Amino acid sequence: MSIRLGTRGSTLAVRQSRMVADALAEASGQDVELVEISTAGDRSTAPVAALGVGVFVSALRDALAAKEIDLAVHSYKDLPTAPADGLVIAATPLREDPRDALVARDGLTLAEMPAGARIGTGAVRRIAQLHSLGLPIEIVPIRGNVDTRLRKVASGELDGVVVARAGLVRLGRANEVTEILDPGQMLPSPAQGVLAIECRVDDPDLFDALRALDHAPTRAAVDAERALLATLEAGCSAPVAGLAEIVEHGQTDPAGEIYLRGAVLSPDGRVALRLSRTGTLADASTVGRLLAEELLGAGANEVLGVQQ
Ligand SMILES: NCc1[nH]cc(CCC(=O)O)c1CC(=O)O
Repeated sequence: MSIRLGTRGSTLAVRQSRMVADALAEASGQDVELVEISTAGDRSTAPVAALGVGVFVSALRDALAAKEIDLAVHSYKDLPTAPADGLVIAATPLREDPRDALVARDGLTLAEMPAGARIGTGAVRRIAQLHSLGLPIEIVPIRGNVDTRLRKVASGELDGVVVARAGLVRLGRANEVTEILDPGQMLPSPAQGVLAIECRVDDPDLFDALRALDHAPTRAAVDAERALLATLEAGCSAPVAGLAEIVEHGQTDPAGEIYLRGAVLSPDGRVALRLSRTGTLADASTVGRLLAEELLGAGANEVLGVQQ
């Protein structure tokens, strides 16, 4: 019997899932079939902030718990910080480029945008950071699959869109990027560019097979970024950003260094707290928690507008 891999139906999700399916078939010697699961996030056209964290995820997790599928592939940044009962992230493969990118008409960069240029993005984190750059642009809230967003530039409805570069790379469309945004200006979402491969805790054979797809430095980076997010008690719908970079590591070097940057912004981008911290790879989640505590000490809750 073949292994059933659950995926969302978007072009990007199917592309990512097929990559994992091929790698798993290679590692396990078994057949792997894709099973498309439609999620509430795919069916709705409401802003993601209104739908809540995890809308893209719960249908896949329900199917996994019900044993309709054996594993699910998620974009890690779309996962809520709370772990799911009976499920485990068995592997985080090598991270794709974590940075955000601009896809604009006529090869333009953000700095070259004329006054009144319309830049589309859906994430509150990107909206806040775009505002904080103080450019004379109009920020247009959009949503939809990556293909849908890019079409708004091609059609002339927008002058540009800001999206994750990782998605474009996986879709084979990285050549459409007109500017890779520097993390010093546009810090990405925690876990951006990372895939989470999830299976049931009661499926140890599959878990063991999936471990072969895990990339330890990627997992350490995610642990740091997600600990930052969890300690701030912020979901993917808050203007919180985090990026961990691994400095001089070997595949299994526990002495590697981790450099974590974090940012917390007011939704209008007028206030931005940016701090960083280094630590050892083995203490990745501690680095994330400590950076979050520093941000909280500097007033993160007030900046986010959290009620005291
Ligand atoms: N929230 C949507 C989402 N979730 C994952 C990706 C692709 C990049 C990734 O794997 O992190 C995207 C699109 C985007 O942010 O542009």
